[in-house]
Amino acid sequence: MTSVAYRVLVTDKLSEEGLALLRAEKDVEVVVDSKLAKDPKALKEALKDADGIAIRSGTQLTAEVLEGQTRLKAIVRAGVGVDNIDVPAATRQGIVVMNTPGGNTISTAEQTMALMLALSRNTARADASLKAGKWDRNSLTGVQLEGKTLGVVGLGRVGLAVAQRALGFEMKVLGYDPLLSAEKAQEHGVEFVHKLDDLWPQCDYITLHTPLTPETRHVVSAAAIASMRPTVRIINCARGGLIDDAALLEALNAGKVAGAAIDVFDPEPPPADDPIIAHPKTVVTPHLGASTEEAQVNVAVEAARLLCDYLIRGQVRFSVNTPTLDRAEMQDLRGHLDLAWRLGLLHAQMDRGAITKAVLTYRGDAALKNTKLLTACFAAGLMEASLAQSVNLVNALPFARERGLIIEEKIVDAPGDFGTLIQAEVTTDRKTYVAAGTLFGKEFLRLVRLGSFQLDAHFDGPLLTFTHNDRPGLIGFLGTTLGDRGVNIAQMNVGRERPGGEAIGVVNLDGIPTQDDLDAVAKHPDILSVRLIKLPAQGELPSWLGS
Ligand SMILES: NC(=O)C1=CN([C@@H]2O[C@H](COP(=O)(O)OP(=O)(O)OC[C@H]3O[C@@H](n4cnc5c(N)ncnc54)[C@H](O)[C@@H]3O)[C@@H](O)[C@H]2O)C=CC1
Ligand SMILES: O=C(O)CCC(=O)C(=O)O
Repeated sequence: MTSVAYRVLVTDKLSEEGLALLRAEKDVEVVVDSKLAKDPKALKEALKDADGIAIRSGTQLTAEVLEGQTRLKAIVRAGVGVDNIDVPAATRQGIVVMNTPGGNTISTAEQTMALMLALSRNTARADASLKAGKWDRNSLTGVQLEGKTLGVVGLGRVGLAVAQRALGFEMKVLGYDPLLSAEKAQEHGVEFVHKLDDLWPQCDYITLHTPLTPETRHVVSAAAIASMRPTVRIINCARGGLIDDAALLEALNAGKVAGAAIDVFDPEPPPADDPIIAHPKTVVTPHLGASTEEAQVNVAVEAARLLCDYLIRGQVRFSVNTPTLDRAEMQDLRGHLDLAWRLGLLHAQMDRGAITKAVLTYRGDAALKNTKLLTACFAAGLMEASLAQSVNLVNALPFARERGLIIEEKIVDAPGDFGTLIQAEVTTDRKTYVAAGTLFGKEFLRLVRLGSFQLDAHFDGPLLTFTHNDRPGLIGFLGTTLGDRGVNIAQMNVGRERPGGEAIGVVNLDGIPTQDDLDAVAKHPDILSVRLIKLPAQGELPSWLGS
């Protein structure tokens, strides 16, 4: 049986083009099982053997399902909304959550326009009436869009695409979004309204395009509806939960809202006897905003690329819980990420108490990089041996914060003695210790400072560090002692404050010495302390940074 490196689960309907991309990766095994979307227990079990999962809105990745998933590395949502994923729970587990914004924007905007027109021209009722054998033209008279005012709540991708189309219908478009300036809105032909309370009374149509958040839940409330025109028509192609359904129902019955077109429900699927669905003044569709051939190919292809890029190459794009790390940036940052991670690994192995604070100073070229990513790498290295679960770029900084570990960054633009330098000063309840490293070329790492000593030591493999009094013959003793015990020295570097004073030696070894070997070295009266620091071989990065 052949074994593949990564197993990817697909539990919602994904277009063949996306599946084909996944299957084309020789290191990826694809398991398509839509039954899992309906069975949280089986889903949890299946995820234990999965490295990634691709979903749409049908699969609920709750905290319970995600708990204890040590193999799972990436979740990709083929679509925009991630409200079916417990993102904080994924973050705690170090799982990258990505989505595919943009791929279904136009389809959703077109569905919004289709529903707006269907509401205005009684299309669904007319269709049902004619199919029922009636020729009823009088009771199905509609209204025009031209000249009417549309209020767009949420001027993101879909909201602005709807605004653009509504302008094409010669509507007046008002809009509100806390993250858009009035000037920007104006550039899109949208008259910006500074608060929603001012938007409601002015509109003939209101369309919702925000995510569902604690703030936006029931944004269309009983009070909001009370301030709207009784002729208002409301369209929701964003998320069920944005409208207070009970208030909407009451207003539809009381003639205080002329109609509503609803594509999204809370929960989904909604109960069969949902009165909003049955209501004669509503037009409803089963979450079809993104259901076009074009959108589904777009989001599935993008989802497949995102998953493979992360699992195989360590590149992060469109993540909702970790910074972007694209191919070019990854290549550019690789050496610095490696350096930061190793400084973390080194500090974790120093003789220390409980860590309370770390200050990372980035100087020269390092100061120009994405230092947040470098700091996250350092934190992952610092904590990875102590935590029961894996730490990576996603969860390292949240974990550090959770544990009260303060991590600060200092950016020093002025170049020092090195073209690039990362210095990590770690404070524990016992002492503060400094280590610093640099890069020669793109990948050759050097440890250039340990404590108060300047060095030029290779920063890979097993390192034996020993503080000592700078006396003649000591290096010879070390070489002979280790040599007699079959431990080969690859490189050796000594840093000292002054001749004859206290010094530090860093020895790169080809193999890992035993405790007996270390004890034999420590016997020399001028050797003050001996420590073994285990670092990965040169160029060996953690799996979460890709191969
Ligand atoms: N029916 C369907 O099949 C689809 C539904 N959607 C949903 O549509 C929504 C919008 O999607 P995109 O435009 O791609 O997202 P987006 O992220 O580009 O835009 C969302 C906008 O909502 C704004 N917003 C957040 N809180 C707000 C508030 N309290 N009031 C007003 N605006 C607020 C944000 O600032 C942002 O500009 C999402 O919920 C998404 O899940 C998206 C695609 C398909
Ligand atoms: O996957 C789908 O069809 C739903 C799309 C959606 O709601 C979204 O992208 O937020």
